[in-house]
Amino acid sequence: MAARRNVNVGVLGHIDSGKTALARALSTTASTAAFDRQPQSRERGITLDLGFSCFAVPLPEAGAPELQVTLVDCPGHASLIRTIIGGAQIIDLMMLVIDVTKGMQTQSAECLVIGQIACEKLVVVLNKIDLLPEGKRQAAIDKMTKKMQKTLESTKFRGAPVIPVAAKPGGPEAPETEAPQGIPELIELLRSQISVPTRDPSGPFLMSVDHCFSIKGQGTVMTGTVLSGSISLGDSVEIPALKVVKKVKSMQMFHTPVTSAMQGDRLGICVTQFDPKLLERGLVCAPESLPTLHAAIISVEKIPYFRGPLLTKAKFHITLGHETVMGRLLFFSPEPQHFDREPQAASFDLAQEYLFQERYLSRDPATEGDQADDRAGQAPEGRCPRQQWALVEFERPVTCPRLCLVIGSRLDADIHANSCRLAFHGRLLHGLQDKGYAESALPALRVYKLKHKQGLVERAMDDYSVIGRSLFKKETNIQLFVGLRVQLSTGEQGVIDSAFGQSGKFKVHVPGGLSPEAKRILTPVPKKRGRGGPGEATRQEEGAERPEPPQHVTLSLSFKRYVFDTQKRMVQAP
Ligand SMILES: Nc1nc2c(ncn2[C@@H]2O[C@H](COP(=O)(O)OP(=O)(O)OP(=O)(O)O)[C@@H](O)[C@H]2O)c(=O)[nH]1
Ligand SMILES: [Mg+2]
Repeated sequence: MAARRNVNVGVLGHIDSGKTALARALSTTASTAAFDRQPQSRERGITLDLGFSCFAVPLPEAGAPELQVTLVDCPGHASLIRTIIGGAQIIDLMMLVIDVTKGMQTQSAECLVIGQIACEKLVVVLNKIDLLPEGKRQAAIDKMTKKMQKTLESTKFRGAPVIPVAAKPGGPEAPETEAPQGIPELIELLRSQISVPTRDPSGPFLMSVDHCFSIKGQGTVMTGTVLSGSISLGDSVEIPALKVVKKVKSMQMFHTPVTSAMQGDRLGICVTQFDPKLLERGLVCAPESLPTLHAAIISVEKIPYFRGPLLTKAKFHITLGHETVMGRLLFFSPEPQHFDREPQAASFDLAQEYLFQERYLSRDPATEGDQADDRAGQAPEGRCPRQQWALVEFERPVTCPRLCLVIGSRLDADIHANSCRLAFHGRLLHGLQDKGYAESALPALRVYKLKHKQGLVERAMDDYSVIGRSLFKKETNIQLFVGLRVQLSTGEQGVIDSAFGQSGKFKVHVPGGLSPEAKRILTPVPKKRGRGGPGEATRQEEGAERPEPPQHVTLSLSFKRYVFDTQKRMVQAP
């Protein structure tokens, strides 16, 4: 096996903060200066693709294998989100590059959000310190360091190190001989912060490919990072996006031929008779291990910095694995009695019933501006469930691993507007592979809307039945409601028995019989207009003192309607 272990360090930050300059400075410094102990392992950072470069450092422990650090230099603009989520599972540490003269900017905040979702460790790099006036440099660095520490306070990276550098002092015009500042210190810091995560060779092979090219006389090489499982020479791999299966002819790690590789390794796989132009980025996997989905059930957690609500029927950019597609959402929550139930991170229970939501229920409605008031009436007063989900329907089918990270965003939002484009994150819990999922699979998803209807009792037919009205529209098929319970305002329970006439009226059977109170209200009293002397008038005034008896008996009906029920049945609510 290779004598090196690989870790991936994401280089993220706002546009122009100096990410690429930093990646370059790190690779060069590491391969020429302090750690230049094994000449054969000192190749300059092999640039695998625009955003990938790497360098090797010895691990602190004596006799340990060398550590290969692969820098994933992310673009600062919209496509950042796709790139970084693609590599999210393999980024072991994130470097957040901040232009020290500017501080936190819109995309620095977005990067911080992605970092919290996708990785465990963070180092904040304050770049361009050469731009600070010399006399005030240290004071300005200290001030910005404090500011950054304060920003991190409310994140999972609380207490993460902040380090000042100048990746390219003097900027683009400066001569190449101008040495970067603070880079050896940064390498030392990275070395102390990086711990090689335990890698697991089990499970189906999955690799994220970031580069694909042909080598004359050899075949087509796909380079990338192994996300899960392991692979050996001669194994078959599938390129699911193209539905192509190929045999692995040869493999290389760090320019050295290998016969096997596993999770976390950076790897080049050579196959034959495959046009490299067909694949730029994407996934390669064990044959038939990745499903292609038309829709999915995902867990949802709103990103607090996202302004505005998450509404059912809204469309978002959905990034899963390596793909970004448009998806339409439908939110749902547990039933109100289960709002406090322990969240399930890695499974979805189709046996449960769920409550439809017009919008994701936010803990902090303040972030939703004016629209906070018209919250869907489905949540019990002010309570928020501990977990929520969404059904996502994709505009085109996507291929992605089970349980993969899902990020919802508004990538078309103005990048220059000072707002976070990332809206929510979650995990893919249940994929729907059938194109006809609306008929085949969705009816099994029991998401319901709770409906309440109010009507009136028009009159009593006898002691055990009444005629109701104003509950249904004239054109409603009352047959669908037959058998549902209604509650009378006088306390009795009734059951809808049949339609009555053509005008939306209906007959209700009251099994326990009408109460005397109901009978009194429903029995028509012949109206007697005051026709007399002063004595009569006095009695009427006395009557006015007594509380008015209710004039109506109302009827209320509560039922569930399952959103995905093709027959639109109504089911009694408890
Ligand atoms: N003065 C000074 N300029 C720097 C430093 N680092 C980078 N720059 C300049 O800042 C500009 C942006 O640097 P890049 O490395 O391309 O920035 P980036 O973050 O990769 O930019 P995007 O990939 O477009 O988001 C370039 O003109 C660099 O020369 C620095 O330490 N000091
Ligand atoms: Mg760049």
